Amino acid sequence: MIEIKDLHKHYDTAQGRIEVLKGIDLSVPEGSITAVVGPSGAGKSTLSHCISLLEKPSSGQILIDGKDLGALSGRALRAERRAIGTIFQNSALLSRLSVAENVALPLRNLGVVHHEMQQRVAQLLDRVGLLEKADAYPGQLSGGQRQRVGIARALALRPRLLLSDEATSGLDPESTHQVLGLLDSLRSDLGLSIILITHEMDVVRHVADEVAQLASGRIAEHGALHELVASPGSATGEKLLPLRSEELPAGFDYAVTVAYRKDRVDPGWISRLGIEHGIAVALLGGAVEAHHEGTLGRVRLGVQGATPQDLLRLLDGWGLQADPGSLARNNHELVEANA
Ligand SMILES: Nc1ncnc2c1ncn2[C@@H]1O[C@H](COP(=O)(O)OP(=O)(O)OP(=O)(O)O)[C@@H](O)[C@H]1O
Repeated sequence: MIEIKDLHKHYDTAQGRIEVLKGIDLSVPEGSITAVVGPSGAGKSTLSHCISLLEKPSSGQILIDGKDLGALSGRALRAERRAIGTIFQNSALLSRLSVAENVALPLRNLGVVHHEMQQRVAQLLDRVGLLEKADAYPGQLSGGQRQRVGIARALALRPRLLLSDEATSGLDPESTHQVLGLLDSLRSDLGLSIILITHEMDVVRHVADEVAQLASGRIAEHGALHELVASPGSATGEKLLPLRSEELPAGFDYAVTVAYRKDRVDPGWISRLGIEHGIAVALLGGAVEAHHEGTLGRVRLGVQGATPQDLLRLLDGWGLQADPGSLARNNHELVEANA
Protein backbone atom coordinates (compact mmCIF):
# COMPACT_ATOMS: atom_id res chain seq x y z
CA MET A 1 0.00 0.00 0.00
CA ILE A 2 1.35 3.42 -0.94
CA GLU A 3 0.07 6.57 0.70
CA ILE A 4 0.92 10.07 -0.39
CA LYS A 5 0.07 12.66 2.24
CA ASP A 6 -0.13 16.41 1.74
CA LEU A 7 2.69 16.39 -0.80
CA HIS A 8 4.00 19.80 -1.83
CA LYS A 9 6.66 20.64 -4.36
CA HIS A 10 7.88 24.08 -5.32
CA TYR A 11 10.77 25.37 -7.36
CA ASP A 12 12.60 28.60 -6.59
CA THR A 13 13.45 30.26 -9.87
CA ALA A 14 14.86 33.66 -10.90
CA GLN A 15 11.24 34.71 -11.51
CA GLY A 16 10.21 33.68 -8.00
CA ARG A 17 8.71 30.59 -6.39
CA ILE A 18 6.64 28.22 -8.54
CA GLU A 19 4.25 26.03 -6.55
CA VAL A 20 3.76 22.91 -8.66
CA LEU A 21 2.21 20.40 -6.24
CA LYS A 22 -0.11 21.99 -3.68
CA GLY A 23 -1.01 19.26 -1.24
CA ILE A 24 -1.54 15.89 -2.92
CA ASP A 25 -3.28 13.12 -0.97
CA LEU A 26 -3.50 9.77 -2.69
CA SER A 27 -3.45 6.17 -1.57
CA VAL A 28 -3.14 3.09 -3.75
CA PRO A 29 -4.03 -0.25 -2.16
CA GLU A 30 -2.23 -3.48 -3.02
CA GLY A 31 -3.44 -5.14 -6.20
CA SER A 32 -5.00 -2.06 -7.67
CA ILE A 33 -4.24 0.43 -10.40
CA THR A 34 -4.72 4.15 -9.88
CA ALA A 35 -4.43 6.38 -12.92
CA VAL A 36 -3.29 9.97 -12.47
CA VAL A 37 -4.54 12.08 -15.35
CA GLY A 38 -4.54 15.78 -16.04
CA PRO A 39 -3.82 18.44 -18.63
CA SER A 40 -0.34 19.48 -19.67
CA GLY A 41 1.34 21.44 -16.88
CA ALA A 42 -0.92 20.00 -14.14
CA GLY A 43 2.09 18.50 -12.35
CA LYS A 44 1.97 14.82 -13.43
CA SER A 45 5.70 14.51 -14.19
CA THR A 46 6.61 16.34 -11.01
CA LEU A 47 4.42 13.99 -8.99
CA SER A 48 5.95 10.99 -10.77
CA HIS A 49 9.49 12.23 -10.03
CA CYS A 50 8.63 12.76 -6.36
CA ILE A 51 7.17 9.23 -6.09
CA SER A 52 10.16 7.63 -7.81
CA LEU A 53 12.41 9.72 -5.52
CA LEU A 54 14.13 11.44 -8.44
CA GLU A 55 13.00 14.72 -6.87
CA LYS A 56 12.72 15.56 -3.21
CA PRO A 57 9.29 16.84 -2.19
CA SER A 58 9.24 20.27 -0.50
CA SER A 59 7.01 18.80 2.22
CA GLY A 60 4.58 15.95 2.82
CA GLN A 61 5.03 12.20 3.05
CA ILE A 62 5.33 9.21 0.75
CA LEU A 63 4.63 6.12 2.81
CA ILE A 64 5.18 2.61 1.53
CA ASP A 65 3.66 0.05 3.86
CA GLY A 66 3.71 2.76 6.51
CA LYS A 67 7.37 3.70 6.06
CA ASP A 68 8.07 7.33 5.17
CA LEU A 69 10.59 7.30 2.33
CA GLY A 70 11.10 11.06 2.55
CA ALA A 71 12.51 10.70 6.06
CA LEU A 72 15.23 8.28 4.95
CA SER A 73 18.63 8.96 3.46
CA GLY A 74 21.78 7.12 2.46
CA ARG A 75 21.76 3.33 2.76
CA ALA A 76 18.26 3.14 4.27
CA LEU A 77 16.82 5.17 1.39
CA ARG A 78 18.66 3.07 -1.20
CA ALA A 79 17.22 -0.07 0.37
CA GLU A 80 13.67 1.26 0.53
CA ARG A 81 13.63 2.78 -2.94
CA ARG A 82 13.73 -0.80 -4.23
CA ALA A 83 10.08 -0.90 -3.21
CA ILE A 84 9.35 1.30 -6.23
CA GLY A 85 9.84 0.08 -9.79
CA THR A 86 9.46 2.63 -12.56
CA ILE A 87 8.71 2.24 -16.24
CA PHE A 88 9.33 5.21 -18.48
CA GLN A 89 7.92 6.45 -21.76
CA ASN A 90 10.98 5.52 -23.84
CA SER A 91 11.68 2.31 -21.84
CA ALA A 92 15.17 3.74 -21.03
CA LEU A 93 17.05 0.55 -21.94
CA LEU A 94 20.79 0.66 -22.58
CA SER A 95 21.28 -0.01 -26.28
CA ARG A 96 24.75 -1.58 -25.93
CA LEU A 97 23.47 -4.22 -23.49
CA SER A 98 21.42 -7.27 -24.47
CA VAL A 99 17.86 -7.68 -23.22
CA ALA A 100 19.02 -10.09 -20.49
CA GLU A 101 21.83 -7.73 -19.42
CA ASN A 102 19.40 -4.82 -19.21
CA VAL A 103 17.07 -6.78 -16.96
CA ALA A 104 20.04 -7.99 -14.88
CA LEU A 105 21.34 -4.47 -14.27
CA PRO A 106 19.49 -3.73 -10.99
CA LEU A 107 20.47 -7.20 -9.68
CA ARG A 108 24.11 -6.72 -10.71
CA ASN A 109 24.19 -3.34 -8.92
CA LEU A 110 22.95 -5.12 -5.83
CA GLY A 111 25.69 -7.76 -6.04
CA VAL A 112 23.40 -10.75 -6.64
CA VAL A 113 25.50 -13.85 -7.49
CA HIS A 114 25.73 -14.87 -11.13
CA HIS A 115 23.65 -18.05 -11.29
CA GLU A 116 20.91 -16.56 -9.13
CA MET A 117 20.87 -13.52 -11.36
CA GLN A 118 20.56 -15.65 -14.50
CA GLN A 119 17.71 -17.59 -12.99
CA ARG A 120 15.85 -14.47 -11.95
CA VAL A 121 16.37 -12.77 -15.34
CA ALA A 122 14.98 -15.84 -17.11
CA GLN A 123 11.96 -15.83 -14.78
CA LEU A 124 11.36 -12.14 -15.41
CA LEU A 125 11.67 -12.40 -19.18
CA ASP A 126 9.35 -15.38 -19.13
CA ARG A 127 6.88 -13.30 -17.08
CA VAL A 128 6.75 -10.63 -19.77
CA GLY A 129 6.70 -13.19 -22.61
CA LEU A 130 10.13 -12.37 -24.03
CA LEU A 131 12.38 -15.23 -22.94
CA GLU A 132 13.32 -15.97 -26.54
CA LYS A 133 14.62 -12.40 -26.92
CA ALA A 134 17.11 -12.66 -24.05
CA ASP A 135 20.15 -12.28 -26.34
CA ALA A 136 18.65 -9.66 -28.63
CA TYR A 137 19.56 -5.97 -28.34
CA PRO A 138 17.00 -3.21 -27.70
CA GLY A 139 17.45 -1.89 -31.25
CA GLN A 140 16.18 -5.24 -32.58
CA LEU A 141 12.90 -5.05 -30.65
CA SER A 142 9.58 -3.33 -31.33
CA GLY A 143 8.54 -0.43 -29.11
CA GLY A 144 6.09 -2.65 -27.24
CA GLN A 145 8.72 -5.36 -26.68
CA ARG A 146 11.20 -2.76 -25.37
CA GLN A 147 8.55 -1.56 -22.96
CA ARG A 148 7.96 -5.11 -21.72
CA VAL A 149 11.71 -5.51 -21.13
CA GLY A 150 11.51 -2.25 -19.18
CA ILE A 151 8.75 -3.80 -17.06
CA ALA A 152 10.86 -6.94 -16.46
CA ARG A 153 13.72 -4.71 -15.29
CA ALA A 154 11.40 -2.68 -13.06
CA LEU A 155 10.24 -5.94 -11.44
CA ALA A 156 13.78 -7.26 -10.87
CA LEU A 157 14.01 -6.07 -7.26
CA ARG A 158 10.49 -7.23 -6.37
CA PRO A 159 8.94 -3.78 -5.93
CA ARG A 160 5.66 -3.25 -4.09
CA LEU A 161 4.75 -0.25 -6.23
CA LEU A 162 5.07 -0.03 -9.99
CA LEU A 163 5.06 3.51 -11.32
CA SER A 164 4.26 3.78 -15.01
CA ASP A 165 5.15 7.22 -16.34
CA GLU A 166 3.50 7.62 -19.76
CA ALA A 167 4.73 4.09 -20.54
CA THR A 168 2.34 3.55 -23.44
CA SER A 169 2.69 6.99 -25.04
CA GLY A 170 3.80 6.59 -28.63
CA LEU A 171 3.07 2.85 -28.80
CA ASP A 172 0.80 1.45 -31.51
CA PRO A 173 -2.59 0.09 -30.33
CA GLU A 174 -1.48 -3.57 -30.38
CA SER A 175 1.66 -2.89 -28.28
CA THR A 176 -0.36 -0.69 -25.93
CA HIS A 177 -2.83 -3.53 -25.52
CA GLN A 178 0.00 -5.98 -24.66
CA VAL A 179 1.60 -3.65 -22.13
CA LEU A 180 -1.76 -2.96 -20.46
CA GLY A 181 -2.56 -6.67 -20.41
CA LEU A 182 0.74 -7.23 -18.65
CA LEU A 183 0.08 -4.51 -16.06
CA ASP A 184 -3.38 -5.95 -15.52
CA SER A 185 -1.94 -9.41 -14.76
CA LEU A 186 0.80 -8.00 -12.51
CA ARG A 187 -1.85 -6.27 -10.47
CA SER A 188 -3.77 -9.49 -9.93
CA ASP A 189 -0.95 -12.08 -9.84
CA LEU A 190 1.65 -10.18 -7.81
CA GLY A 191 -0.72 -7.89 -5.92
CA LEU A 192 1.30 -4.85 -6.95
CA SER A 193 0.09 -1.32 -6.38
CA ILE A 194 0.36 0.41 -9.73
CA ILE A 195 0.29 4.15 -10.41
CA LEU A 196 -0.34 4.98 -14.03
CA ILE A 197 0.62 8.51 -14.99
CA THR A 198 -0.89 9.14 -18.38
CA HIS A 199 -2.71 11.54 -20.62
CA GLU A 200 -4.34 8.70 -22.59
CA MET A 201 -7.96 8.21 -21.52
CA ASP A 202 -8.23 4.97 -23.54
CA VAL A 203 -5.47 3.51 -21.39
CA VAL A 204 -7.17 4.60 -18.18
CA ARG A 205 -10.54 3.24 -19.25
CA HIS A 206 -8.92 -0.09 -20.05
CA VAL A 207 -7.16 -0.94 -16.78
CA ALA A 208 -7.59 1.60 -14.00
CA ASP A 209 -9.50 0.80 -10.81
CA GLU A 210 -9.33 4.37 -9.59
CA VAL A 211 -8.73 7.68 -11.31
CA ALA A 212 -7.28 10.86 -9.84
CA GLN A 213 -7.65 14.01 -11.88
CA LEU A 214 -4.78 16.43 -11.30
CA ALA A 215 -5.43 20.11 -12.04
CA SER A 216 -3.01 22.94 -11.22
CA GLY A 217 -1.13 20.85 -8.68
CA ARG A 218 -4.18 19.59 -6.79
CA ILE A 219 -6.34 16.46 -7.02
CA ALA A 220 -9.54 17.91 -8.46
CA GLU A 221 -11.47 14.62 -8.53
CA HIS A 222 -10.66 11.11 -7.32
CA GLY A 223 -12.74 7.97 -7.23
CA ALA A 224 -13.36 4.47 -8.50
CA LEU A 225 -13.44 4.54 -12.29
CA HIS A 226 -16.84 2.89 -12.54
CA GLU A 227 -18.28 5.38 -10.06
CA LEU A 228 -16.87 8.39 -11.91
CA VAL A 229 -18.22 7.11 -15.22
CA ALA A 230 -21.57 6.26 -13.66
CA SER A 231 -21.82 9.71 -12.14
CA PRO A 232 -23.27 11.90 -14.88
CA GLY A 233 -22.03 15.14 -13.31
CA SER A 234 -18.39 14.03 -13.08
CA ALA A 235 -16.00 15.99 -15.33
CA THR A 236 -13.54 13.06 -15.20
CA GLY A 237 -16.34 10.60 -16.01
CA GLU A 238 -17.22 12.73 -19.04
CA LYS A 239 -13.60 12.59 -20.23
CA LEU A 240 -13.46 8.83 -19.67
CA LEU A 241 -16.67 8.11 -21.55
CA PRO A 242 -17.49 11.20 -23.61
CA LEU A 243 -20.95 11.71 -25.02
CA ARG A 244 -21.58 13.40 -28.31
CA SER A 245 -25.17 14.41 -28.18
CA GLU A 246 -27.70 15.71 -30.69
CA GLU A 247 -29.97 18.70 -30.13
CA LEU A 248 -33.32 18.01 -28.46
CA PRO A 249 -35.90 17.31 -31.22
CA ALA A 250 -39.14 19.30 -31.43
CA GLY A 251 -41.90 17.83 -29.24
CA PHE A 252 -39.59 16.84 -26.36
CA ASP A 253 -39.52 18.87 -23.16
CA TYR A 254 -35.92 18.53 -21.97
CA ALA A 255 -32.78 16.38 -22.19
CA VAL A 256 -31.07 14.47 -19.38
CA THR A 257 -27.84 12.46 -19.03
CA VAL A 258 -28.18 9.06 -17.37
CA ALA A 259 -25.31 6.77 -16.31
CA TYR A 260 -25.44 3.13 -15.22
CA ARG A 261 -23.59 -0.12 -14.71
CA LYS A 262 -25.07 -2.67 -17.05
CA ASP A 263 -25.05 -5.53 -14.54
CA ARG A 264 -27.04 -3.49 -12.02
CA VAL A 265 -29.98 -2.35 -14.12
CA ASP A 266 -32.88 -3.88 -16.01
CA PRO A 267 -31.70 -3.96 -19.65
CA GLY A 268 -35.20 -2.93 -20.74
CA TRP A 269 -35.27 0.27 -18.67
CA ILE A 270 -35.66 2.67 -21.61
CA SER A 271 -38.68 0.87 -23.05
CA ARG A 272 -40.21 0.57 -19.56
CA LEU A 273 -40.30 4.38 -19.36
CA GLY A 274 -42.75 4.37 -22.28
CA ILE A 275 -44.68 1.17 -21.59
CA GLU A 276 -45.17 1.53 -17.84
CA HIS A 277 -45.11 5.30 -17.41
CA GLY A 278 -46.16 6.78 -20.76
CA ILE A 279 -42.92 8.78 -21.03
CA ALA A 280 -41.67 9.39 -24.58
CA VAL A 281 -37.90 9.09 -24.93
CA ALA A 282 -35.52 10.06 -27.76
CA LEU A 283 -31.95 8.74 -27.73
CA LEU A 284 -29.68 11.76 -28.36
CA GLY A 285 -26.31 10.14 -27.70
CA GLY A 286 -24.74 7.23 -25.89
CA ALA A 287 -21.52 5.44 -25.00
CA VAL A 288 -21.11 1.93 -23.66
CA GLU A 289 -17.72 0.62 -22.58
CA ALA A 290 -16.53 -2.76 -21.34
CA HIS A 291 -14.47 -2.44 -18.15
CA HIS A 292 -12.89 -5.23 -16.13
CA GLU A 293 -15.43 -4.59 -13.37
CA GLY A 294 -18.45 -4.63 -15.69
CA THR A 295 -19.90 -2.72 -18.62
CA LEU A 296 -20.52 0.98 -18.08
CA GLY A 297 -22.97 3.12 -19.99
CA ARG A 298 -23.92 6.77 -20.35
CA VAL A 299 -26.80 7.98 -22.46
CA ARG A 300 -28.39 11.33 -23.18
CA LEU A 301 -32.14 11.22 -23.58
CA GLY A 302 -34.81 13.62 -24.78
CA VAL A 303 -37.87 13.33 -22.54
CA GLN A 304 -41.54 14.18 -22.90
CA GLY A 305 -44.35 13.31 -20.51
CA ALA A 306 -42.77 13.51 -17.04
CA THR A 307 -41.52 16.35 -14.88
CA PRO A 308 -37.73 16.30 -14.30
CA GLN A 309 -38.39 15.64 -10.63
CA ASP A 310 -40.60 12.58 -11.30
CA LEU A 311 -38.18 11.23 -13.89
CA LEU A 312 -35.15 11.54 -11.57
CA ARG A 313 -37.05 9.80 -8.79
CA LEU A 314 -38.10 6.97 -11.11
CA LEU A 315 -34.61 6.43 -12.53
CA ASP A 316 -33.08 6.54 -9.07
CA GLY A 317 -35.42 3.76 -7.98
CA TRP A 318 -34.19 1.62 -10.88
CA GLY A 319 -30.51 2.05 -9.94
CA LEU A 320 -29.80 4.58 -12.69
CA GLN A 321 -27.98 7.80 -11.97
CA ALA A 322 -29.34 10.91 -13.62
CA ASP A 323 -27.62 14.24 -13.20
CA PRO A 324 -29.93 17.12 -12.24
CA GLY A 325 -27.25 19.48 -13.60
CA SER A 326 -27.57 17.88 -17.04
CA LEU A 327 -31.26 18.75 -17.53
CA ALA A 328 -31.59 21.11 -20.49
CA ARG A 329 -34.24 22.34 -22.95
CA ASN A 330 -31.56 22.57 -25.62
CA ASN A 331 -27.77 22.38 -25.57
CA HIS A 332 -27.59 25.66 -23.65
CA GLU A 333 -30.65 26.31 -21.52
CA LEU A 334 -30.73 24.39 -18.22
CA VAL A 335 -33.90 23.16 -16.52
CA GLU A 336 -34.38 23.13 -12.76
CA ALA A 337 -34.84 19.57 -11.44
CA ASN A 338 -37.48 20.71 -8.99
CA ALA A 339 -39.35 22.91 -11.49
N1 LIG B 1 12.51 22.21 -12.47
C1 LIG B 1 11.49 23.07 -12.61
N2 LIG B 1 11.65 24.36 -12.36
C2 LIG B 1 10.60 25.23 -12.48
N3 LIG B 1 9.36 24.89 -12.86
C3 LIG B 1 9.13 23.60 -13.13
C4 LIG B 1 10.18 22.61 -13.03
N4 LIG B 1 9.65 21.42 -13.34
C5 LIG B 1 8.34 21.63 -13.65
N5 LIG B 1 8.03 22.94 -13.52
C6 LIG B 1 6.71 23.56 -13.76
O1 LIG B 1 5.73 22.79 -13.10
C7 LIG B 1 4.52 22.74 -13.84
C8 LIG B 1 4.09 21.29 -13.97
O2 LIG B 1 5.02 20.59 -14.78
P1 LIG B 1 4.91 19.03 -15.03
O3 LIG B 1 5.97 18.69 -16.04
O4 LIG B 1 4.93 18.31 -13.77
O5 LIG B 1 3.45 18.93 -15.70
P2 LIG B 1 2.78 17.71 -16.49
O6 LIG B 1 1.40 17.59 -15.97
O7 LIG B 1 3.66 16.52 -16.42
O8 LIG B 1 2.75 18.25 -17.98
P3 LIG B 1 2.92 17.43 -19.38
O9 LIG B 1 1.69 16.57 -19.52
O10 LIG B 1 2.98 18.52 -20.41
O11 LIG B 1 4.20 16.66 -19.28
C9 LIG B 1 4.80 23.43 -15.16
O12 LIG B 1 4.25 24.73 -15.12
C10 LIG B 1 6.30 23.47 -15.23
O13 LIG B 1 6.75 24.61 -15.94
